[in-house]
Amino acid sequence: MTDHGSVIGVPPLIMTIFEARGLRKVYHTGELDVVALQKVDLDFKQGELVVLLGASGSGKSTLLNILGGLDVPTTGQLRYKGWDLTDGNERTLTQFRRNCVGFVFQLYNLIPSLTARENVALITDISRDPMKPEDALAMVNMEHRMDHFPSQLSGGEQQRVAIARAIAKKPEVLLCDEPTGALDVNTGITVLEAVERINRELGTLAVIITHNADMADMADRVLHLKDGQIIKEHRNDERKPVTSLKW
Ligand SMILES: Nc1ncnc2c1ncn2[C@@H]1O[C@H](COP(=O)(O)OP(=O)(O)OP(=O)(O)O)[C@@H](O)[C@H]1O
Repeated sequence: MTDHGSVIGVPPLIMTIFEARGLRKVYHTGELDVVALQKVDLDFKQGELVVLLGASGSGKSTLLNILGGLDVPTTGQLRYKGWDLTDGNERTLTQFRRNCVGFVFQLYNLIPSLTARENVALITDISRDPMKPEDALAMVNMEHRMDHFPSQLSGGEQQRVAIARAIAKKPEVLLCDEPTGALDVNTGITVLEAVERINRELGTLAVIITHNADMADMADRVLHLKDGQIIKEHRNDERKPVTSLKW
């Protein structure tokens, strides 16, 4: 046996979190049909850190929203740990969103009249088996600012509170849509370090959308999207520390 409990010679079984086959999303807007995603097949495993790259309009947010149960594909199948999220069962989708996924967006969407701790507690109060808000804030190095309001925090600090809010329910999946898009380089680094730490220490599958190709080195895997399709995928032999990324 190895330290990780696996039998020598037998690779440890890593759980598939998402399995997508033939995802296609068409938006019908008036006369025009916009094909936002097509022929998307993917498998994301437990604990992976995946970066999605692609030009504006290539379908990144559409894919992330479908993975997070905020939207459904027009056709194709998406499974989460074996559950079919595309069978039209709204209850399954609601349970999935509530218990299994944390979202981080470019804009932090904190409630201005609540402190950092209270913003996180909004989620922990309604979760099944949450972390304490204080512990979630400590994971993003914000434990010393817990009683401050959003207006007293910098953009990067607010984003770290938003990440604490997203992970406090201990989701299996953390989906980040351009989490550093509104931040300068150094502040962006502290935010990415927080995501990387959560992925590494909690084993959370993290999927990060970015326009910044330099971020690819921090990932296990990088998917390139173009015109709604995954046109290229590569796996890094090793992940580079966020602080060593060239921007
Ligand atoms: N609600 C919608 N109605 C109609 N078309 C949409 C809608 N949402 C997205 N689209 C279209 O789908 C395509 C993919 O959009 P999406 O937002 O997924 O791209 P993206 O790669 O995330 O872009 P960006 O980097 O600019 O955020 C685009 O052509 C977009 O105009």
